[in-house]
Amino acid sequence: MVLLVDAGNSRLKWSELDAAGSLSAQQARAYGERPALAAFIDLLDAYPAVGHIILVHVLTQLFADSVREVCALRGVNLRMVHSVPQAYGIISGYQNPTSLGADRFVGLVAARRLAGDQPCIVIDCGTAITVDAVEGDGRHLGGLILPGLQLSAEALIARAQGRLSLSFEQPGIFADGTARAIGSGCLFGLVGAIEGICTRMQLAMSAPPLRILTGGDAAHLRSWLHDGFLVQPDLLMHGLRYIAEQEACTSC
Ligand SMILES: Nc1ncnc2c1ncn2[C@@H]1O[C@H](COP(=O)(O)OP(=O)(O)OP(=O)(O)O)[C@@H](O)[C@H]1O
Ligand SMILES: CC(C)(CO)[C@@H](O)C(=O)NCCC(=O)O
Ligand SMILES: [K+]
Repeated sequence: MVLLVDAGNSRLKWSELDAAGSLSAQQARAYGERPALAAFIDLLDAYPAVGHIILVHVLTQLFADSVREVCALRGVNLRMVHSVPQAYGIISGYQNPTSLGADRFVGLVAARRLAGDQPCIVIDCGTAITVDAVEGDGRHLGGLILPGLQLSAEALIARAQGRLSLSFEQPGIFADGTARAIGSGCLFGLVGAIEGICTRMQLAMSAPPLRILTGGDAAHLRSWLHDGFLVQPDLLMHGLRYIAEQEACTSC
């Protein structure tokens, strides 16, 4: 069995890929106060029979080195996915392609598979929100990075030295208290930002793009966005599956 794993800044996500190429439902675990490596080791403990792991991460070199070490000790074959100038149908739009987040690269790979020849905008609503445009021929035009929903609100509260509070309950444009004013302000701010960025990107694209939302806050943000956004919570798992298939390791 192959495990597909995405280690972000806040959460570990994973799916099982069986020999027939089917994906199990994506699961997620927040790191909380623990290091990301502890969550990864818990995952290995939960799947003692796993032979192969395809991993995309946005964490440190130390995390990557430690993951390599634990996988080697347990006899798990590890494939770490990196951003490259061109692969799996994507041509990076970055001047320095290896500096593009590997999660963004995998999201673009998956979006290309989903959209056929249609251009796409991938909006990954995680700790950060990333918005990336890709043409139907696989040319990544580039993209933007914003602080995510939770992080924007937490950063404000932290800077206010604990005087402020936060609530995402019952968002409203005329909030009647501090906690809802901050939660709703960050929410509607990001909804407007996503719509505005997409509108600007679309003007510079060859055809109307498929707009795909993913990440931990995708469903929440979708409920306030205009129509025309497709939520695909496990988009990266589909990208990792395609990469696994291309490297023919589903049966190993
Ligand atoms: N149960 C949960 N625990 C923690 N965060 C959650 C949960 N459910 C939704 N979220 C939201 O999901 C966000 C994290 O999403 P996601 O897992 O996609 O990010 P990530 O991959 O860790 O981050 P990034 O890719 O930006 O490094 C959090 O900021 C939070 O707002
Ligand atoms: C922006 C994040 C944190 C989103 O997960 C990640 O893709 C990352 O660390 N990227 C590296 C910087 C870049 O993509 O330009
Ligand atoms: K992510």
